[in-house]
Parts: sequence; C-alpha cells; structure tokens
Amino acid sequence: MKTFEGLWDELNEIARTRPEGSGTVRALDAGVHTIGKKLVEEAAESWMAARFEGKDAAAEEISQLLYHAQVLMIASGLTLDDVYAHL
Ligand SMILES: N=c1c2ncn([C@@H]3O[C@H](COP(=O)(O)OP(=O)(O)OP(=O)(O)O)[C@@H](O)[C@H]3O)c2ncn1[C@@H]1O[C@H](COP(=O)(O)O)[C@@H](O)[C@H]1O
Repeated sequence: MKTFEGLWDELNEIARTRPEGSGTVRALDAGVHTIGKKLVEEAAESWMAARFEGKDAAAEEISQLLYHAQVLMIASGLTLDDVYAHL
C-alpha cells in the first residue's frame, strides 16, 4: 500500500525526471496558482464526501487532497521537514 512518504518520494522523482504523460508534471508546469485552486477543490470535495457520502468516498477524496498538497509543496520548494516543523 502506498504511504504519504512513498507518494512524496514518487512525486519528487517525477518532478526530477519529468516522464511523458505525467499529470504531476502538467500540474507543476501549471504552477502554484492552479495547483492551489485544485487543492481547494479537493478540500471542498473531502468536506462534502465526509458530510454526505460516507467513509469510502471521504477516504478517496482525502487521498486526492493529500496528493495535491504534496504537489503544492513541491511547486513551492518545500520539504517534508519544512512542514513537519510546524506539526
Ligand atoms: N494519487 C494521485 C492523485 N490523486 C489525485 N490526482 C489527480 O487529481 C485528479 C482528481 O480530480 P477529480 O477526481 O476531482 O476529477 P477531475 O476534476 O475530473 O480531475 P481533473 O480533470 O481536474 O484532472 C485526478 O484526475 C488526478 O489528476 C492524482 N494524480 C496522481 N496520483 C498519483 O501520483 C503518482 C504520479 O501520477 P502521474 O504524475 O499522473 O504519473 C501516481 O502514483 C498516481 O497514482
């Protein structure tokens, strides 16, 4: 099963190697503004899923929220430690 840290390593490798057809590369090229809008959209979908759609839907939406949060971190030049320092 993929973990938060495993996805983080995968996305950083994708950002470094820029494989053809990667949605992550497309998102990074679109920039922080566009990634941020997607993050807000996924946050709203997570809220709605948790409120109205049950655990499975909420888990799926939250996984997408975490993905977009990681993409925003990479686009912003942040490391996991930069964020963990505030937990
Ligand atoms: N975990 C994710 C992941 N979660 C969410 N997403 C993106 O977020 C979108 C979710 O959007 P919605 O469900 O809201 O659907 P949508 O609004 O129709 O999506 P868009 O049209 O806005 O893309 C998906 O279409 C993906 O583009 C993800 N994209 C990639 N990953 C993982 O990231 C890794 C790298 O992916 P690639 O860069 O695509 O190779 C792989 O392990 C993937 O499984």
